[in-house]
Amino acid sequence: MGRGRKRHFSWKSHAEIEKVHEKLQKYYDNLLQLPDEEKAQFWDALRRELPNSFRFAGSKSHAIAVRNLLKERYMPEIVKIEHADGRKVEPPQPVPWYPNDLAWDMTTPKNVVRKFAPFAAFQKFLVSETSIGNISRQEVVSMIPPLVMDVRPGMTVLDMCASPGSKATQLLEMIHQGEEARIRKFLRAFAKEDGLDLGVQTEEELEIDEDVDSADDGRATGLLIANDADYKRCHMLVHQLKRLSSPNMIVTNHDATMYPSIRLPSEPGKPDRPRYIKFDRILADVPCSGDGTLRKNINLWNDWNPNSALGLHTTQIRILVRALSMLKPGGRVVYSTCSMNPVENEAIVAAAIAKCGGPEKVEIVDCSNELPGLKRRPGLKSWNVMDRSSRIWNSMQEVNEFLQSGERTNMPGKLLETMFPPPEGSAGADLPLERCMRVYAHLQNTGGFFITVLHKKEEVKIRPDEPKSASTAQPDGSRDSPATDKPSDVAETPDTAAQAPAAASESETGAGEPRVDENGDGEQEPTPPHGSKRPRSEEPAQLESQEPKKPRLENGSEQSEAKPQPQARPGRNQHGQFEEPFKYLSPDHEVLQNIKSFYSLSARFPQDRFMVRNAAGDPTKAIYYTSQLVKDVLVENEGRGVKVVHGGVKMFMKQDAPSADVCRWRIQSEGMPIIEGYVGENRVVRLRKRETLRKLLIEMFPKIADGAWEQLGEIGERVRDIGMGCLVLRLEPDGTEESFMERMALPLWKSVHSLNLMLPKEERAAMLLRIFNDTTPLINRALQKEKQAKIDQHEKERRAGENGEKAASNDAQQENGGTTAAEDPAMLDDVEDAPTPEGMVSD
Ligand SMILES: C[S@@+](CC[C@H](N)C(=O)[O-])C[C@H]1O[C@@H](n2cnc3c(N)ncnc32)[C@H](O)[C@@H]1O
Repeated sequence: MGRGRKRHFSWKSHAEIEKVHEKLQKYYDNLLQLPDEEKAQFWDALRRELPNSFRFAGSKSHAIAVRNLLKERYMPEIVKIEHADGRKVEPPQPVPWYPNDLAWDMTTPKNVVRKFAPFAAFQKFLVSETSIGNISRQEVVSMIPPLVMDVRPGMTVLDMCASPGSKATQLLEMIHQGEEARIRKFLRAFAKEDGLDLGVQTEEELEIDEDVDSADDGRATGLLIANDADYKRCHMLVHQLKRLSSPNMIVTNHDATMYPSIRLPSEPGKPDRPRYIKFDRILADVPCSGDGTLRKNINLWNDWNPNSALGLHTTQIRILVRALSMLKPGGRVVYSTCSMNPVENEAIVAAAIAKCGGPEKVEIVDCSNELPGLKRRPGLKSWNVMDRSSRIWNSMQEVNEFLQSGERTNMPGKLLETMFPPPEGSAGADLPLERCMRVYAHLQNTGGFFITVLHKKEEVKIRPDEPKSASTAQPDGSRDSPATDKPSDVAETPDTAAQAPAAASESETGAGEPRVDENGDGEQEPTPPHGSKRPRSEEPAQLESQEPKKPRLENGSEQSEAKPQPQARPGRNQHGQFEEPFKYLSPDHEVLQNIKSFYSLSARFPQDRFMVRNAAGDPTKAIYYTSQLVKDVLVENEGRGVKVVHGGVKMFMKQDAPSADVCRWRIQSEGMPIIEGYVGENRVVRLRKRETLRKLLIEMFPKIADGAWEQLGEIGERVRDIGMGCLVLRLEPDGTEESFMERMALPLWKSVHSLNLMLPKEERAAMLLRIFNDTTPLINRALQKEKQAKIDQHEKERRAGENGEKAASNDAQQENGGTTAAEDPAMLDDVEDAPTPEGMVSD
């Protein structure tokens, strides 16, 4: 932040929109049972703009390092900034209930931070770290569900409605918690034998709990399946999750109401008994009407109507029931929405528990001791339902009496018994719905959210759906049906989903546009006015029609193991997209053997988890790596209709090499953290002081030939002597330089004449800013040379024209020695995927 800049400002209030909605206010004033003095605070908060919030993402130690920058470099400047009237601006604050101060919010609006000069440095930091995934711009309330899931390393986790992926990112971080230290501890035991130098023990290594996820020599064994019904949104999800470079994650594209059972390999000697995954934890962050997001999606003040909630009710029940059926006994499902409407919240919880056999099978977990500091309100035990014409109904019985009265004006539309509180005397009447958590905008200046944690006590039987709409319901309003079905869920049979015809699907009610989050901060966008174009999210009803009809089982529910799907065009999925298959390479494959010997790769790194994405199973361009469990899932479910959109971390990329004895497979930066600890010392360069790193970051191709290596400080001699090709650059700070404390490994390519740190441009720029507080533009000398050559050529032609001479057309090209960096757009836009200039001219 430059000195002498203006540090005070004024800004305009939130967009001018009348934040009044009579029916909305009437409904919630009556329903939420807030004390009178709080009602005003509640509505005032909903009318105010939402604070800016963000979370430091990635591994804990890395996230803490980036967080410290905020605290130590940017906060001292931010606290000096003043409003025009001399008041200090409110600086960002850590969210009190989020562990390790890793989540923050600030009341200064985004556009002010973006535009007002005193925030410029902070804004640059936010943008830079967000672009590489170290900061996740996420609504504070959206961070709650993963925190109450109690995910631990080694667990299998499903996020059923995951896009754009902010919660899935949190879940994935949890699966990998402590992994780096565990691997180092494991490798340290063999360091001497393997000729590895692991340096001093880190604090994290000393804190390791031996019992946690140590089965795979310290590598994480857990699994996250992130799913979304919308194909395009699946790709947003992939983009978000890829930043964590996890080999333990796959992304699938299914309607969560009938999520397929995921097969596992049979036990040895029992090939005829297939096994299916039962998850330890499931997140059902379902599509909802989204009225908890009124502060962000201000159009909802115009568009809100009770139909959205009514229309999504059945889908929400089916998603939650499906979640409970795929859960291990003893496991947890977290159900959440950003709606305040009990029809989408407590009603769903009650209906799903009833459908799974009641509170003996599934209980609501009391979370009052979790997340101390989070202000919340208990779930509702009684509520009423607003129908499509905004009429309020207290019970299904009341609806039925109205229908039986013969009155034909002001019909309520399709209301369902499950939308109302469980009637007195029914099994669900005593459910401790107060254990559900409601977060309102005024409690701690956030959006609104609903969260419930469910614990599956024992295996459940799914009751078949009873299509009881207003027109078919029993006059007595009874909700319980005879339990005619037989046990549906054991791990050796596919899970069954509640697939009986939905009592009121979206298409029937004509309501219930699911909200979607287009802007990627984990929350949802406003619903378009009824009857307007659908949001990009697919409507579940539509999805169902795209799926082949599932065979109906005796018990009334349907088998949901996915079957091979008819495809629109050969080799393409139903969206016309080409999904390449996942083919694992044999450890004996010559390419792997070559890689192994070139990098002196330790035999302690698994050799049988490398995979390619083409039907022939040939390593042509990229080689990916996955965990064992991801491999099992991909292999076992191939051709079974499980639509996997993404899986595996890109580990090796093929590129031209400067000589025949150089391995043509370089380590890709995203695979580097996974494999670096196993690479032999012959391919390692160590760097302890930060100065040389600055040169490597700013200059794309620093020279090493003709004695230029001397400019490379402490690594100069090593890079002069080491063989060409891909190297592991180990940053091992000696602890003497502030802001250079974090261990890291980066891919470095050595060519005949130069080096190249194989990192994407954003990553380089972010490291420069983080470590050196430097915003120097990156220098690509090859590109500069090329540009200069073009200018010279142009000048020559101009002069030749002036002199009436013919210009020599290829001069500039020849001067440059053939193909140059500037000819390859990939090289300019994405350094990571680009070979070095020498690599390209195959010398
Ligand atoms: C509330 S958003 C999820 C937000 C996400 N959990 C996050 O934290 O970033 C709901 C998502 O559900 C998806 N969706 C809607 N209907 C679905 C269905 N039947 N099955 C699976 N996903 C569905 C939408 O595409 C949308 O991405």
